[in-house]
Amino acid sequence: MAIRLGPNQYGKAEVRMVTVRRSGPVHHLRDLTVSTALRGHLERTHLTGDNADVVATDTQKNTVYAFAKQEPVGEIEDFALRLGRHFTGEFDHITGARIRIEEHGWQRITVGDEPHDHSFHRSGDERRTTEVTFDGDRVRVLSGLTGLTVLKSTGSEFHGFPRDRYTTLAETDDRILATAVTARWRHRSSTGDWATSFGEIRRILLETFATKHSLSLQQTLYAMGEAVLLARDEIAEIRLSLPNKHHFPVDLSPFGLTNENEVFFAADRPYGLIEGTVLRDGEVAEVDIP
Ligand SMILES: O=c1[nH]c(=O)c2[nH]c(=O)[nH]c2[nH]1
Repeated sequence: MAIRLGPNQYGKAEVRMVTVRRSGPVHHLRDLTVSTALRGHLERTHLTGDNADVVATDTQKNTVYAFAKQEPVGEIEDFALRLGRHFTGEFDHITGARIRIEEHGWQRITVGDEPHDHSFHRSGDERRTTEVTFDGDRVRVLSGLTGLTVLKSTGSEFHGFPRDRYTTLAETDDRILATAVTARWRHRSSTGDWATSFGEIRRILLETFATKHSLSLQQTLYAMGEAVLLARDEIAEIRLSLPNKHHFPVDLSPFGLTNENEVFFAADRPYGLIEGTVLRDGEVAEVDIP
């Protein structure tokens, strides 16, 4: 029976990097988590331990830091493109690369109404993300965000679902709808105005969540994706992963009180997990949420 090596990749995961760029006394902070993964002709190391083709993961990490010094990081998509182009261009046996970057946001601390020059606070859990893959001649750029927590305290219903002997959930025509949005979208081109595109898509996702009257989180997911594709020509497909952060009305009757949709138990688990891709006709769904 013949045995062979299947698909493989390797790299440095979650390189944490903070950069400080100085314009006089005003400092500009960037905070990234970068993961590299390379593919190619890597049979030798796997089969015999000959490492002549292996760009050490330590070298990959060092390259991330050195590139940040040599040129401003810029948009995370551009930084990922530079790294991927370098690894696939510099080493003959490396034929593919996947660069993932998450950007952690920091905001200036306000001191007496003025933004401070060099002191910052973290802007919550939300991260902007990108994944750039080089595969032979093809370059694919994904952008996205994760940890964007949103809640609407009305404008959400859930009813009409089948009831069997295991169903206890009450139907509701007025509930809290809350989720932490993870979204990744695929650009149709590997060049673009990444910052504008990101800002607009984030705005559309938030506005659609807020304004779409929801009969299910699934309906909201589709509406959010559809709104992005209708407004942004540069996007081929978008995938959303929406945990349903349940808020259950607390039964106050033991205390002789009536809960008029005012007091909720915010459950952290289990949660419903609603996932889906919205795409243009003629496109093939490629985007996954890892
Ligand atoms: O929007 C919802 N979709 C579901 O599929 C579901 N299932 C559930 O228990 N609550 C909800 N809410």
